[in-house]
Amino acid sequence: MAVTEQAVQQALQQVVDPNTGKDFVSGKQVRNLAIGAGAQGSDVSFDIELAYPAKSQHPALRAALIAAVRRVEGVSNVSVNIQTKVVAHAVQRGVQLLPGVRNIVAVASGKGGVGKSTTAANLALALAAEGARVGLLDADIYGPSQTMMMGVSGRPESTDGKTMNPMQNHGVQVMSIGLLVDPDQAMVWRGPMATQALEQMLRQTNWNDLDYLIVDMPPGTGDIQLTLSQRVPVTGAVIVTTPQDIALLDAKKGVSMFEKVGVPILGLVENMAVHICSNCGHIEHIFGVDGGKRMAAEQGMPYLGALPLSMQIRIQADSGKPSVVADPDSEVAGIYKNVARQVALAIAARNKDYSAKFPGISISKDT
Ligand SMILES: Nc1ncnc2c1ncn2[C@@H]1O[C@H](COP(=O)(O)OP(=O)(O)OP(=O)(O)O)[C@@H](O)[C@H]1O
Repeated sequence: MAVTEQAVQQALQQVVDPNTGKDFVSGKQVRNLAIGAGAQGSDVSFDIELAYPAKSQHPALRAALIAAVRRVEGVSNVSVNIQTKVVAHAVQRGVQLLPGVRNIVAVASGKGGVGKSTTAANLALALAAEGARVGLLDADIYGPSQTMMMGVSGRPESTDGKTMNPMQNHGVQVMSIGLLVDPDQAMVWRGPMATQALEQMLRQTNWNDLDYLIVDMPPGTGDIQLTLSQRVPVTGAVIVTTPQDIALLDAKKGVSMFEKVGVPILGLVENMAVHICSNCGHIEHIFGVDGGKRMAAEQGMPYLGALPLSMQIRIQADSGKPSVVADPDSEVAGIYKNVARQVALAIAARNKDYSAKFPGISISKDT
């Protein structure tokens, strides 16, 4: 009996994407389905297009898809090609996307020193490890630390005298205010000067074909942060907090700042949630219990995960190899990867950006 396309589609409909809970046929993710005569029956080949990076899940996914299609009578060989295509999603009204950047994720915190930069670096690296094209912009003028965390130094090159090429390490394109000015000089910038410098850095960097640009925002919710969240085309924001009341209060201010300018919150990361003694393994809730989880629930936003207060996280970040690259199979790296997956899925679920599809309107003066 000849194998029909319909039979294959029906078989594929039984395979549910564990990340989205939907099957690939209803999601219109099956492409280039071909059925040909093989040596012992029909050979089937097709592509699956994911909207988020998931390299580590490809083997299990491929096995499930092949097993499902093999159950169709008459099928012999099955070959599957899994690809990811991240598209641009909608940003604030009236703000234009950046060339070479499909989605910008702002990583923000109300309070300083809560681990925003460490989270931003590990998030960028986790997305890159899953196969995405990723950039990291260090916009933290008060304490640019991405040069150290990502292990980059020197001056960015410019071939045309107008734009700069980002640095690259661990597979991520990096630009930091720390590469351009003496950090002590940046600290004293007043509002308008700081926002101008940050916007220039964002727009004059030759970002090369990025699925995601992670922006490590300056801590706080003042004028600089507000202006940036209005002008930078942001797909969504990730809020980092520690569980103590004061940090949570500031994190709430961060949430309302983004909501005010129409940037969706992708979720909350709770950092330094518990301390695990490196000698005896005793667990202590130094900054309180479940503060972040409660806040996420109260504000109706996703809780992306909790990182422990861990000496390894600090040592690895400070040595230019954040946990996701220093120890990719560790529990901590697993938590960061899980955060990254949820961020990518939340972005994939958002409305696409169609602005590029509309023709430009030009108004000419009739003489
Ligand atoms: N979970 C953690 N466990 C232990 N140390 C951590 C953890 N997260 C961050 N750190 C350390 O805490 C310090 C501050 O972290 P980080 O620079 O990421 O914070 P930040 O919120 O970006 O600060 P800033 O307000 O200066 O931008 C760093 O030395 C970092 O290595």
